[in-house]
Amino acid sequence: MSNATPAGAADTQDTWDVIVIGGGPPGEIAAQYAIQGSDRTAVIVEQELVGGECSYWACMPSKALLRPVEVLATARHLPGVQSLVGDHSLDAGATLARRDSFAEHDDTSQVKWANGIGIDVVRGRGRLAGVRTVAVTASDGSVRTLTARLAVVLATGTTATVPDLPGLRDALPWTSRDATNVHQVPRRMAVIGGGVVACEATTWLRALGVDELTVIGSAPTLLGKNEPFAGELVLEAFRKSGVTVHLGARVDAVSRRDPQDTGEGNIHGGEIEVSFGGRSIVVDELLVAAGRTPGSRDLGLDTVGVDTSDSHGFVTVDDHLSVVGVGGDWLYGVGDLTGRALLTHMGKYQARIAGAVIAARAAGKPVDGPRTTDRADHGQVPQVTFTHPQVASVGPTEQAARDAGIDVETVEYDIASVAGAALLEDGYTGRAKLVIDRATDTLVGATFVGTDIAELLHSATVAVVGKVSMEDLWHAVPSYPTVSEVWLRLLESRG
Ligand SMILES: Cc1cc2nc3c(=O)[nH]c(=O)nc-3n(C[C@H](O)[C@H](O)[C@H](O)COP(=O)(O)OP(=O)(O)OC[C@H]3O[C@@H](n4cnc5c(N)ncnc54)[C@H](O)[C@@H]3O)c2cc1C
Ligand SMILES: NC(=O)c1ccc[n+]([C@@H]2O[C@H](COP(=O)([O-])OP(=O)(O)OC[C@H]3O[C@@H](n4cnc5c(N)ncnc54)[C@H](O)[C@@H]3O)[C@@H](O)[C@H]2O)c1
Repeated sequence: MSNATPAGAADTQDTWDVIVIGGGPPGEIAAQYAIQGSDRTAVIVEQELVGGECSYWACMPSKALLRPVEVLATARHLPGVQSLVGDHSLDAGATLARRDSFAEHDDTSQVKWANGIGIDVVRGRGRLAGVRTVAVTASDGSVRTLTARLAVVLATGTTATVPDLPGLRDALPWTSRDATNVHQVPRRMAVIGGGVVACEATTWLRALGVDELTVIGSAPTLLGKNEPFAGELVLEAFRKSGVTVHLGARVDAVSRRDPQDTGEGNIHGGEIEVSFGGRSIVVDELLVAAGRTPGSRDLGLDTVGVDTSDSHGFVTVDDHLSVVGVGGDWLYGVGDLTGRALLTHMGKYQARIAGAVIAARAAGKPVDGPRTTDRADHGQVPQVTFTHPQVASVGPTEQAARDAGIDVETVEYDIASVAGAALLEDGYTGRAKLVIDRATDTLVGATFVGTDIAELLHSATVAVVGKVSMEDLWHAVPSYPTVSEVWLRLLESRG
């Protein structure tokens, strides 16, 4: 940690224009956009590390772990390289070392960045204590009261949910923090969940050498928020790699011999028995990847009349990122805490808008312009799941579009038939799907599944956000021989 202003220091200021509680990427960006190009002041209140979950325990370490998995899998299917790789598995030591280099638990550079653009940092746990007022409890227990002249931004994110199942919490299971910061690779593991965290973690844990790996998901498919074929292709890949998957399964009970808090990423004690659907398995570690709990508890929301009981603890905001139900335009929410889209890039997008709204309101300007109104959270959210194959999507699935009352037409194509994909690796497996609004003849959703398709997604995002007509897409000529030629094949299949 750097020498940011310690909460409780008597000689520090207590009033800023903008106070942000939570220093993840959305909190940082909200502060930046609220003050840039002005003499306004801002402070970030952070209880742990500036940079948040994404930098140290989520996006960065997980993607650093997954990149070697992707490269090795491709090399195994690429004559000329295949023989060099042979049967070798991942070099776990080097992979973990590279992961560490991306997610060192030190926020010196982040604090330096903040201070460099005029943002102060106060260490401690922030809590609303009335209108424009934040009480900060430092690690020594001292409490300091800060006042905001203009705005308070709530950016406290989420933490891993550990369901209240018999024996589960007592077993001290791994959460995503342990999985991304894995130090000891267990021989036998079970993963509870079938969403993005479960699927990505299964991918790297298996590659790092977990010998017996069992996924237990309560939903009927993996990656249930995506098109069904995405979960099916990932399931097929898991099974091929020796992972056992049980879907539509509910864990009944967990019991662990000698649970011990041995620290993040280490095995937390003795063997664990996991009982589900009338059977039981014994593993050395258990990862819980069953969703996220918003950081709204004990945030003092009651002191300003905000009740989150109807929104599962998420803080509801409007399209200017103002907290709904709070008068005076002073309280904002960004990032995971809002429940809009639990993704770093979407949190940062919201933060750019919130910051711009705060700046506009401070200058007495209107806030109904394009940079001060959130559009993308309404059906234009892009996401890449870095499994092997990768799953990339933007906009609603066919089913979600139908549920929203859109008269949709769909078109699908086997990406393996595209020359650019066949050149990437032998035996390429992949699929693409477009969801088209018949009424406007524009693209509303797209999904690509396959090796190395992450970078393809932005083309679809631009088309969806720009409401590009399907006819105009005929004139967006993809280069030969790239995977992007799937766009042409999709258009041709549609006729
Ligand atoms: C394993 C994993 C992998 C992921 N990978 C990706 C990915 O590849 N791409 C992607 O887009 N998203 C990914 N996500 C999601 C992404 O991590 C979140 O969307 C993002 O971190 C949200 O940012 P946030 O600032 O809203 O919340 P957080 O990152 O949770 O940050 C909140 C911050 O607020 C602080 N805080 C909380 N309460 C208080 C308080 N009372 N006072 C002071 N400080 C407080 C916390 O210490 C924390 O620093 C992943 C998530 C997980 C779990
Ligand atoms: N690459 C990325 O963009 C990325 C990576 C990781 C996480 N994230 C984000 O983080 C958020 C959290 O991810 P997540 O996977 O924890 O949540 P999720 O909501 O995506 O998935 C949770 C899964 O757990 C299952 N589940 C819940 N309770 C269960 C139980 N008791 N037993 C068995 N299964 C159970 C659900 O059916 C679901 O499949 C997501 O919104 C995701 O977008 C993004």
